Amino acid sequence: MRRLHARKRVDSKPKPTTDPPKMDPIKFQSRPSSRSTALFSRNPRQSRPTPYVFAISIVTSLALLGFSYIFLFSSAESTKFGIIIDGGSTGTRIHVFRYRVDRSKTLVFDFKQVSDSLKVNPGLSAYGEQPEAVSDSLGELLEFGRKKVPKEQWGETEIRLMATAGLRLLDVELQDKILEECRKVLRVSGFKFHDEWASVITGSDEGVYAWIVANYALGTLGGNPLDTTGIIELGGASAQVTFVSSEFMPSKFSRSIKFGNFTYNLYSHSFLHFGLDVAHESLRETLIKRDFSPAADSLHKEMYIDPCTPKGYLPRSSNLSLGFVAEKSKYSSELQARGNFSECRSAALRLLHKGKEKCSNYHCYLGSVFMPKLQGNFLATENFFYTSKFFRLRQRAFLSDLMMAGQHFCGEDWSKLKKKHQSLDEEELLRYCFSSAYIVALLHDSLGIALDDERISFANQVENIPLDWALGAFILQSTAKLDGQETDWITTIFSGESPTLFSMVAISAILMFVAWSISKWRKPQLKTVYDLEKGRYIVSRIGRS
Ligand SMILES: Nc1ncnc2c1ncn2[C@@H]1O[C@H](COP(=O)(O)OP(=O)(O)OP(=O)(O)O)[C@@H](O)[C@H]1O
Repeated sequence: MRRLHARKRVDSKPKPTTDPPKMDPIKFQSRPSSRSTALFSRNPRQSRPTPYVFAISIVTSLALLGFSYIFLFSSAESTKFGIIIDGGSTGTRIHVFRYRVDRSKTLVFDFKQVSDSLKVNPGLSAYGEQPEAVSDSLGELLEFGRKKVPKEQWGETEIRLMATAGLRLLDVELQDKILEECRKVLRVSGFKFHDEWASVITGSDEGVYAWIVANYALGTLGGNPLDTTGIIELGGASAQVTFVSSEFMPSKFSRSIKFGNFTYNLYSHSFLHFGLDVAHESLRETLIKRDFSPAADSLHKEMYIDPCTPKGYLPRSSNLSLGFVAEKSKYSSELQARGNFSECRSAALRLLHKGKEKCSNYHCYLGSVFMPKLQGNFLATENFFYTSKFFRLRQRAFLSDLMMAGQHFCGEDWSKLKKKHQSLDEEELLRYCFSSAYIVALLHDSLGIALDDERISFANQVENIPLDWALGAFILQSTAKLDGQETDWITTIFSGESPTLFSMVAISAILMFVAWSISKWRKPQLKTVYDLEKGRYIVSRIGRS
């Protein structure tokens, strides 16, 4: 187009007549040419380099575009890291997640590195009297994290600390003191951290995160809510129940989560004090207080029968690893171990139903807390899983299998059990009579799951994905961040995390402009004169001044 137009301009110059005007032959009419295009047709030899330069510029631009495209996409798919520190009741655990975001904006995790988590004991709640000492335990975890993440990625790797039941049990002032000490350490960790990223999360959040990771692992997240699987976690200090329910729920128990095209209406509640370790400790305390000692008919009036500890166990002062239990365990000489599964189950049931009389307006399965009827399949994790593993049960074992195994264990002599399970430490072995009875009391006697029901699976991972709420929290945060980027195109372009068509076009335009400027700069400055003697135009190069 431009060339045609240009030619027209040149051609429109006054044509020399056959009788040139009588003029001094050495006087030229000079016309500096700023429109180089006008000269291409006049002097092909001089005009040739410019199209070459232009072509080379385009090819170079395209090559650069290609390289930047590959670079941006490869950086988007390169391995990234995220860190969550789980401040649990029994200990503090760091999780280093390695992942990449694929082109469809899906998080793809790499779980081959099983050593990407580390736990230190005791839990944060143990530092109530000396909050500054928290830095030692966090320091060890951070050292681990720094080894797992390449140094050049520390600054972009987000680190969050989420504390659970252990800290929830402390008063708010003490929680704040401990959290502030944690923040001091995290601020100088080298990782990306904001103060609000260290917090005590609610039990309901914990349950929702666990539900997310379970359904992510099962491939049901983003699908029909009715196909999702509920989750029941039995932690050390609390137990969480989370599942999709179509029943009406008071807002306090109802959570709504959106993934893909679906919104999931979840019931989620954390039953504080119902975790295995705290429940076990409460049981011992209650036995001593004679709240419901099955030894009422005991001949030893000064002794209290403990039906949840196998006979032959010698009572001694033991120090549980739970941080919030400051004093020594109440397992004292006042208790007499006399393992009996049925009695232990009854004692556990009384704990689980404590306060049930306050539950008037709705149905309560556990304590005095509302819960809709269980719906769908469930994964039972943490202590449910560890107990089933200890008794070598199948993943889809019936509760009746656990009942039989528990009856046998509780009734066994302690010395025989110790001999059989030499690799376990005594404190751990001691919990399995109680845990088997507590689980049957919780799932069957309280939640109404039949002894031969197949809806429950005991698990702590699905395929190679650990069912850890911390991973669920990470998935939720990362997904929300990715969704945010979809609308925030400025962030998208400059973060390089998600190259879009727009960023490609923008880069392309910049490269083309640079190429065009270079070609223009290199273009010769020409002048055209009319040679009166020769009777034609002559084009010649003039130097840059
Ligand atoms: N390998 C294991 N074998 C047996 N029990 C275990 C094992 N690992 C953890 N547990 C028990 O599972 C429970 C939950 O463990 P986890 O490490 O998640 O505790 P936590 O996060 O401190 O507890 P909470 O969720 O109540 O704060 C605890 O009671 C702990 O003793």
